[in-house]
Amino acid sequence: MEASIEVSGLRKRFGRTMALDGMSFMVSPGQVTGFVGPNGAGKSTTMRVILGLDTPDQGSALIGGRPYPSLRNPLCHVGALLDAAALQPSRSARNHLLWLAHSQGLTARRVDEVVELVGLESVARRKAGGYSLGMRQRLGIAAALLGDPPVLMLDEPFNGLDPEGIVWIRGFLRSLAVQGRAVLVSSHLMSELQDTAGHLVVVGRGRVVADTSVTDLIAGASDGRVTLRTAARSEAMAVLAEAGATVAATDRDTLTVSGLATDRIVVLLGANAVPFSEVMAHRATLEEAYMELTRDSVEFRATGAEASR
Ligand SMILES: Nc1ncnc2c1ncn2[C@@H]1O[C@H](COP(=O)(O)OP(=O)(O)OP(=O)(O)O)[C@@H](O)[C@H]1O
Repeated sequence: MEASIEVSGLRKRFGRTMALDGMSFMVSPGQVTGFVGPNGAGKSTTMRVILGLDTPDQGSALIGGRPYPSLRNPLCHVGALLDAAALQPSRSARNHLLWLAHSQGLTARRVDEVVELVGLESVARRKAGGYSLGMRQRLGIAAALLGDPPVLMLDEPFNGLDPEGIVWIRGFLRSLAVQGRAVLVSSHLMSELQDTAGHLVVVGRGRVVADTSVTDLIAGASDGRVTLRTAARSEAMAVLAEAGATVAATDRDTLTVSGLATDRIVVLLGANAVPFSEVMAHRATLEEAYMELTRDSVEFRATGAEASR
């Protein structure tokens, strides 16, 4: 089966709230796709529609080219973690997984495999009600992996995790994608997806604001700015401005330079005997790139409102 999710023109209204307003995107295999947007942007509703838990007013959602309700043994096509708290507290992790596995014709051996994959061996026979949030997230991921599905979908898997848990999930998600799966991960914090997502679908108000590779997004936001550390701030400013750069002082010994490449800056400072300790091309963080994106969409909305008056 093809490892993909295809969402086309989803619309969904809850009373007066337009939760989805033309949501469309593709999730491809071999990378983690981050599904990012502020609270209420429509991420969970989209995931629920993909899994057949909500019916859209319009549009379609396909897993490997087929709608969820038409899948036989769905756990073998798509694994999902929607709510890590949704488990029977009196049941052990192993029993919870055995019950799920039996419902889909999967073996107890597979249960032990996924327990090991997520690192829950030592607590698998303890009641899940006593699990920490991190252990519940691991159990939810184990359940999602039971059928060894080509498509995975996780709603806010970083929520409430400690730094160690976040690092673990990041690495684990990357390894699942490298195996050729399509992995969709929602988050409302861009920083959580740093070093994990290769592609991003950014949403706001029920529709897609940006659909881009992380590399392109960061390159676009990095803007060719260079950070220069020097004890001779005024001399450096004079030399670089003379060469056509725009220079701003950001700290007592730090300048931000635009309009000149790093190697050119090094040559100019050397030729004019201006001492410096560091020259570094600025690489925007995912968070900065996201802020840049959001700012653009806010400006766009403001212009639209003006224009419609
Ligand atoms: N069952 C429901 N009944 C009424 N309104 C709903 C329902 N489900 C979602 N909504 C509304 O639809 C909008 C989208 O919600 P959704 O949970 O999909 O957003 P989200 O991007 O997942 O947000 P968050 O980051 O907070 O989880 C919100 O305004 C929400 O209040």
